[in-house]
Amino acid sequence: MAGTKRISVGEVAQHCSPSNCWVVINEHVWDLSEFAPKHPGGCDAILRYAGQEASQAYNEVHASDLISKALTANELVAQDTFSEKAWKFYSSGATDMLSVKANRSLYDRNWFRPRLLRNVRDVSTKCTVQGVECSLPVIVAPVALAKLANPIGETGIAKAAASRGIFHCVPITASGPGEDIISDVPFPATVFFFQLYVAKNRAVSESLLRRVWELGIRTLFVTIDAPVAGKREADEKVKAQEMIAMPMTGTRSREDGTGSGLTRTTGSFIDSSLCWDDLTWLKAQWPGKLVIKGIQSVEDAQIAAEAGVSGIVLSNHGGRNLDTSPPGLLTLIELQRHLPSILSHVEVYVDGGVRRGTDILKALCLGAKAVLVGRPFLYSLAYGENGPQHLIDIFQAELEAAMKLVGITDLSQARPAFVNTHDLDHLVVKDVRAPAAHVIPQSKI
Ligand code: HEM
Ligand SMILES: Cc1cc2nc3c(=O)[nH]c(=O)nc-3n(C[C@H](O)[C@H](O)[C@H](O)COP(=O)(O)O)c2cc1C
Repeated sequence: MAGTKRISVGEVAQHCSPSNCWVVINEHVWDLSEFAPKHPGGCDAILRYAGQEASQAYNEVHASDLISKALTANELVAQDTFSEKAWKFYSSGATDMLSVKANRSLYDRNWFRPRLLRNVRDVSTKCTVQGVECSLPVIVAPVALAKLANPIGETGIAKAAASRGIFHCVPITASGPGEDIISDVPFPATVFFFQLYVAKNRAVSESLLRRVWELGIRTLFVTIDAPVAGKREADEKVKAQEMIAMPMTGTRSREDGTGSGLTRTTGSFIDSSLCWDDLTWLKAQWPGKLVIKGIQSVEDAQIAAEAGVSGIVLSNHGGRNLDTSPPGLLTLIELQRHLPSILSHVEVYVDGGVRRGTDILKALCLGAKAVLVGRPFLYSLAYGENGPQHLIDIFQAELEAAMKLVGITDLSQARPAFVNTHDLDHLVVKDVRAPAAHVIPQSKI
């Protein structure tokens, strides 16, 4: 555990409503606001203890470790172990958090259409991402400053991902230099991707890309959905106890008159003038594979595909930038409706709110090649070195079970016909301006 923070009874008592529901179970504080409506034993069984001690009610019907097993990393044990600043930085989203909530809830509105009696005794979750085999279609999303959760930070996640055979996308915003993160990991650098924000000073980005290439990393994710940092109120309101640095961006946190938002104060290096024309420059700097992260419309997906990128990530940045920007899942359904052919031309990944094996399977059935998972990996660090591994194991077990229950034994069998998206179909735009057929646009869209 990354140190335990003590929370007073009085503080717990203030979180006593359905939307803000903390309970104490066996001496740990849990924020069950999101879980209560999904509780198999009914929402009321939990809400009646909101803001209170609930150990007796819980222990009478549940094994003591059920809650940590069921909510490990998917939920909030992190909250009583992380510093308040870390917690607010990780969990916050833009303004009213509507995109954060929608990222989760849209998965819950798709229903499977299982096909049965299909001999599902042996199942494989293996697949390829950018031509390299992995054990699970889950990529660790680039998430900043993992050392705020635990001193093992990004290295802890990297080791777990590599040992379990999944990819880790190391962010430019990591708490240590890329060299430190991957040098301790006894696996080839090809299991890593690197995520770049293009800097105002292009020479700085060029030199960083050379370093990344020398490390042996061959796939670059360029994030395009953050020309400016989102307004994350929870993060802004909490002062950092100490100065926080990002070695690869060269920026540091600071208190200013507006608040102490970590992304805002450390993100000042990002070039907000970046545009599609700059892909030519980017490709000249990076001889490897290029993936664009942050696509939110079929039009931009097509522009990226025509520009010859190797992959796109449908993402609203975990709901952290533009509130009411579309969940990646909705953009995926938009692609299915308006440009399904793109799914066989570039690898399409999806992120935002993926928390269960069933979520992964739904995304794959709808055409995604893999999903990215962000916050759960940060939260899993509350359990130390074993946390990220355990999280991957849970995803593995849940995906295998979901595949068997839906009636497939290999991910290549995942098809749209296994998912009923009817409840979301009306949310997809009806008409899109037909993107140019073959031309790479030369101007900003
Ligand atoms: C505040 C107290 C409680 C907490 C925190 C809690 C938490 C949980 C958790 C974490 C799960 C597992 C969910 C999963 O696997 O996804 C669960 C399942 C369940 N809970 Fe509760 N629970 C509480 C009280 C109760 C009470 C009082 C009842 C019944 C009177 C109840 C009935 C059930 C049932 C039937 C299930 C599904 C079967 C099972 O896994 O045992 N729970 N609960
Ligand atoms: C604390 C935090 C920091 C993040 N930092 C970055 C980053 O530096 N670069 C980036 O491209 N995305 C960043 N993201 C977005 C993630 O890559 C990913 O899109 C998002 O977390 C997926 O949603 P999820 O957290 O619901 O899984 C960050 C997300 C979080 C939660």
